Amino acid sequence: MLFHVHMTVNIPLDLDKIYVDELKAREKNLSQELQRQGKWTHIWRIAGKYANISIFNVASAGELHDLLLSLPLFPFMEIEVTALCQHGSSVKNEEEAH
Ligand SMILES: O=C(O)C[C@H]1C=CC(=O)O1
Repeated sequence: MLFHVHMTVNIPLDLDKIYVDELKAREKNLSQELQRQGKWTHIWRIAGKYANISIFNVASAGELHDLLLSLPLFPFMEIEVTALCQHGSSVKNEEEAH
């Protein structure tokens, strides 16, 4: 299943910088591991914001939920999820669309 995920990060300014840097490093490692596994298929920075638009390709909404909750920055994120399905006018087949 494909999901469009909009993540906005809001880290309180008074958090310890070393702790925040460690969270960001752990977040990057996990994000890149999930990208290598083919579960986090796209990630784009939203220009001018500490936010991203991502596409996830996972087995279920439950898997996506667990994965998002496991992100080190999850406590500081606002997340909007939109489930996607094949558009009837798409010239790509379902496999190519991923
Ligand atoms: O930077 C972000 O948009 C938040 C988060 C998502 C991946 C990552 O490395 O950090």
